[in-house]
Amino acid sequence: MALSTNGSEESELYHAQIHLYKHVYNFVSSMALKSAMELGIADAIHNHGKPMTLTELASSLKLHPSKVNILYRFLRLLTHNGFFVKTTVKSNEGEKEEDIAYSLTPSSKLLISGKSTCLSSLIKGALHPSSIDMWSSSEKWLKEDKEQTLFECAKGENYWDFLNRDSDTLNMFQDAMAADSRMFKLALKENKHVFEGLESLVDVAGGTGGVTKLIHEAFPNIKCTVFDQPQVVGNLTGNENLNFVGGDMFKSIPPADAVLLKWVLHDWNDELSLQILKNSKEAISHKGKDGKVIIIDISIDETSDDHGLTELQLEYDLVMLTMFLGKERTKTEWDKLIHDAGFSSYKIIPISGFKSLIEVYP
Ligand SMILES: C[S@@+](CC[C@H](N)C(=O)[O-])C[C@H]1O[C@@H](n2cnc3c(N)ncnc32)[C@H](O)[C@@H]1O
Ligand SMILES: O=C1c2ccc(O)cc2O[C@@H](O)[C@@H]1c1ccc(O)cc1
Repeated sequence: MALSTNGSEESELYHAQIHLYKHVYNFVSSMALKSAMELGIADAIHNHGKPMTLTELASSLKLHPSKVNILYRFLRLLTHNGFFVKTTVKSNEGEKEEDIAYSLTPSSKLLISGKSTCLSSLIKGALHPSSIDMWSSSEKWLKEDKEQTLFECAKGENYWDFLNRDSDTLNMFQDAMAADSRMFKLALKENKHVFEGLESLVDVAGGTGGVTKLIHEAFPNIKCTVFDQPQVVGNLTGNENLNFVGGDMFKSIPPADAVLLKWVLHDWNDELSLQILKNSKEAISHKGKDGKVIIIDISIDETSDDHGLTELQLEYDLVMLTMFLGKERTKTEWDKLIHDAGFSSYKIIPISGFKSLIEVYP
């Protein structure tokens, strides 16, 4: 390579190297976050009630004294990544000496256990070895002529069967979904009009009812049904207006004024999503033009200038592809799917940063 006089070629090369290395080592940031969650760093700082020094934190976490400096190195990366902030505190009352102390940021507050906004179970499930290990089979998967997920290629069974094999794995998944659903509270407050006037609603593939419980709280008069696989809802009990029903959404869906599909259609390819939407249309058919389907999922806007947000949406797309042969859809893909299912119109309302609420009308 010729040497340039202004160094721009070298500069481009070094930038390219940094860009590439950054993507190679992104997993370290994910794993450091997982370690912070497992150690309970956010809980320790939260319970302390004020910024916490490294020594206080190490002692509260019951780390071996030889690991204090290692904790510092984790905190340094996590602080750089926006999970903690460093402040200074007086070492001793009345003395001049100062110590570094750590406090929480809005992102690490999402790791405080017991709070309705705690997302620790999502980190636990999404970064579980079962979701990560499969990636070592990606070359084999891409070169073989078999219509199966990367997960199945790596593990020999599909993800739904894997989930249903033991209750710990199923609970881990359902806990993660319920945690994500609790975050819907704010979006519900801002979009009350979507649910006003409904007499009944069925939350299809609604898991353990995370979203429905919020809707039931805000609209106690709506007759809510959480519809999911019998092994998910079989042991759950509700009340007069909150009901759990087991069944198969590919066969039929209980009738209601509105069908809710949160984080469901992205698990399935277009053919199976079309089947779910057609069954949803049938479930609201008794309401004529007054029924509706409410979809909560990602709608990718490839023209968005929010690079980080689009990156997250495209990452989710690959997770859905590799685990379920599902997909995150662009606005154009939603338009086609909704019209192919026989609906006449729809409205996309962006909610919670990276997801959208799509109101679909017959
Ligand atoms: C990604 S989770 C979404 C759960 C919930 N909607 C939420 O957002 O928290 C997908 C759900 O689909 C359910 N599911 C899968 N196949 C189903 C079927 N054939 N009929 C009904 N539910 C099904 C799973 O049990 C799981 O709870
Ligand atoms: O975040 C996860 C997710 C979200 C929505 C969905 O429909 C499926 C999902 O599966 C994974 O992509 C990921 C997850 C995997 C396992 C687990 O226990 C929790 C989350």
